[in-house]
Parts: sequence; C-alpha cells; structure tokens
Amino acid sequence: MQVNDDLKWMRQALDEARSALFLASPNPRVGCVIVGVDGVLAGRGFTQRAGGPHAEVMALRDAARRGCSVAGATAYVTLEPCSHQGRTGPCCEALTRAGVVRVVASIADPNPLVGGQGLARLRAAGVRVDVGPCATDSRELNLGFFSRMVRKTPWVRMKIAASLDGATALANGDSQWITSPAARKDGHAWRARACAVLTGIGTVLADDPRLDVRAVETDRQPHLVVVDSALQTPLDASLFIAGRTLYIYAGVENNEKKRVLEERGATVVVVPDRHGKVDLVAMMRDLARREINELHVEAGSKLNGSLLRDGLVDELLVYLAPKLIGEGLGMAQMAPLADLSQAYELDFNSVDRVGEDLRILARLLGRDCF
Ligand SMILES: NC(=O)C1=CN([C@@H]2O[C@H](COP(=O)(O)OP(=O)(O)OC[C@H]3O[C@@H](n4cnc5c(N)ncnc54)[C@H](OP(=O)(O)O)[C@@H]3O)[C@@H](O)[C@H]2O)C=CC1
Ligand SMILES: Nc1c(N[C@@H]2O[C@H](COP(=O)(O)O)[C@@H](O)[C@H]2O)[nH]c(=O)[nH]c1=O
Repeated sequence: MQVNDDLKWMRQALDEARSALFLASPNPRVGCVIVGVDGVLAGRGFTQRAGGPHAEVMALRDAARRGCSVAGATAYVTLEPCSHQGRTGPCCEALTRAGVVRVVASIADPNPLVGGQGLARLRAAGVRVDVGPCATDSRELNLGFFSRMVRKTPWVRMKIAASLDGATALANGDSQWITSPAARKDGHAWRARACAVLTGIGTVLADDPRLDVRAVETDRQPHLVVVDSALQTPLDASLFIAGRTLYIYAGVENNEKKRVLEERGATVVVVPDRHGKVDLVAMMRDLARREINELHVEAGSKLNGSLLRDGLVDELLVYLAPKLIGEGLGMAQMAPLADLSQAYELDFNSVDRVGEDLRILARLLGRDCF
C-alpha cells in the first residue's frame, strides 16, 4: 500500500519538476510534494530560477500559505535534498526544522557537493529516508545535469530541420524555411529548455540567425555559443542580443578581433585544435565548467559532422518536412564509410507529427549510460 502511495505522490512531485523545465537551469529540475500525517497534500513546489528557492522550500512555503501543518509529514522529492550552503540554504535542514519525519527521494544527487550527504544528514537527524521511486524519470528529466556532474560535458542534442530526402538547405545555402511554422515553434520549446544553443560561423554568415526563444513563453533565454575559428562573426550580426550571454569559441588567437567582439558583449574563448579550428572536445569541457547542462545544436552540416566524428552528440531532434529538395546540403558532413558496420547506430525514442511535419527524437546507442 505504501509503495503505491509513494509512487502516486512521487509522480505528482515529478509533475512539479516538469514545471521547472524552462526555468531551473543550470540547477536541476526538481519537484517536491509534502503530504501531512492525515495523508492529504500539504504543499507542493518546484525549483525556481538559479539563485532562487529550491523545490523543498517552495513546498514548505506553499504548505504555510495553505495553513497546512507539516509536523510529522512526508516529503517526496525528485532529487536528494541538498546539504550544502550554495546560492540558497541547505534543504535537508529546512525540512527537518519544519518537522518532516520521512523523506522519499527519487534519486541521489550526482553533484559531488551533495552526493549522499543530504540523505546522510537527514538520517542523522532521525528522519526516515527512502530512495528510488520514479528514479528513471527523474534522471531523464535532468540528463543534462547528470551529464555535467558525471561526465563533465553537457548533454548534446542536435536539432536538424530537413526535407524528407534529408536536405537541410538548397545547394545555394537557402534554408528558410523547410519546416512548417508549427515545427519551428516546437523547435523554440526545445531551445527554451536548453542551457545554451550552439551554432557554427557558416550558419551565422548564411542565415544571420537570432537563435533565441521567441515562439514560446519563457522567463529565461538560453546562452548562445558560436564556433568561429577565425573570429569572423560580423559586429552587426542579429545574434547580438542585449542581456544574452554569448560565447564565441575561436581556433586562433587574434587579440584585436577578440577585443572588438568583447566590446560588443561576447566572451571569446580560444581552444585551438591542430588545424587552427576549434577543438570541440575542449570546448565541451569548457561549456560544462560554465554550467551548461543541455546543449541544443542548430548548426550546418560541417559542424554537425565534426561533432558526430568527435563523439560529442547524444541525441538527434530531427524535423522532417513532406518535401523533396534533391541536390542540397545534407544533415551532417561525414567522411565516406568503408562499410556499414561503421554507421552511427541510434534508437528512435519517439516519432510524432508536429503540424504537417514529423518530429523524430533518436538517441545514439549507449550515450545515456554514465
Ligand atoms: N535546416 C537546418 O536545420 C539548418 C540549416 N543550416 C544551413 O546550413 C548552412 C551552413 O552550413 P555550414 O557552412 O556547414 O555551417 P556550420 O554552421 O556547420 O559552420 C561551419 C563552420 O564552423 C567552423 N568550425 C570551427 N571549428 C570547426 C570544427 N572543429 N569542425 C567544423 N567546423 C568548425 C568552420 O568555419 P571556420 O573555420 O571559419 O571557423 C566551418 O566552416 C546554411 O545554408 C544554413 O542555412 C544551418 C543550420 C540548421
Ligand atoms: N531552416 C530551418 C531552420 N533553421 C535553423 O533556424 C535558424 C534561424 O533561427 P532564428 O533566426 O532564431 O529564427 C537557422 O539559422 C537554422 O539554424 N529551423 C527550422 O526549424 N526549420 C527550418 O526550416
């Protein structure tokens, strides 16, 4: 009976966590539900913007607002409560101080600053602790955070808009638009959940894109990352948007260009590979240090091909329009394979219709095993 109740309440806590999808980054999306001794919901909440209250504190505040007692209550939290003084106070203390006697956590926190200590502190304070319900869902919702904490690189999702025959642009570079407004709006929702959007200088020069979130409501814009070896980003490019964090990764030192781009508001990071291009592996590590959990790639076929070659892509988000374009630019430029055993293997996670287009979410095999 208790197992069923635990699942029921943890699913509600997960619903709370999903409300933080666009908001919590770079913190994990966490939800909390507090159930009183009478078995009735006392309070619920989810992680706010970075620096704001965590889910547990929001749920305690909600209970206070409703006038519900939490003495003797059980708290369901989708991630181990934090035990450290970060931008906010430790949540395990807030729970014990409020009189919570049992905490059910979906999964332990992969953050080395927390890693089991939150649960240990709760137990030391006499709180009964259980771990496990809905662990897969909680981790999946925070794959970017888990990836950054465990692998020290972001979770990389490559978005591609293509015709049914796999073209992402005409041979002359024109690509606007291949997919329908509904699919493009859906793409904005995927941008919104990411910590950062990444593109290449080829796309910047061809499209002069903004790569921000406009088609869906959000309180937080993802950062933008441009891969631009020779710092060719034009100073009047549309991607310079006041207030947005912009990183430009270069492959060569050029102090004069760096200075003018930084005056324009960008942060220039030089990570050269052997050819004077951007070292994409070093860039990913650097992005993780800058607290990028989920990275949403919207680049052309050259950069897409290099990211795949370097083993940096975790999943593809492909929109397929019911159009045939014929000769054009492909999804990802790759060296010819010698035989089919070298093909990248993926799993189709989901296939949905969005407007008149198809949306395919496909994960490279084994990428989520960390
Ligand atoms: N339909 C769709 O989903 C999309 C279509 N497009 C289309 O794609 C076209 C642009 O494609 P493309 O020219 O391939 O542009 P990319 O966005 O792939 O940028 C490629 C450039 O990135 C730079 N770069 C730096 N380091 C690396 C590296 N390690 N590996 C690879 N590239 C690196 C290179 O320029 P440098 O050496 O100068 O730094 C390279 O030319 C446009 O026509 C655009 O409309 C673009 C995005 C999405
Ligand atoms: N052509 C194409 C896409 N192209 C992507 O959208 C970028 C433009 O973004 P923005 O300037 O923010 O509107 C462009 O540079 C490229 O990365 N996306 C799609 O969903 N469908 C499409 O058919």
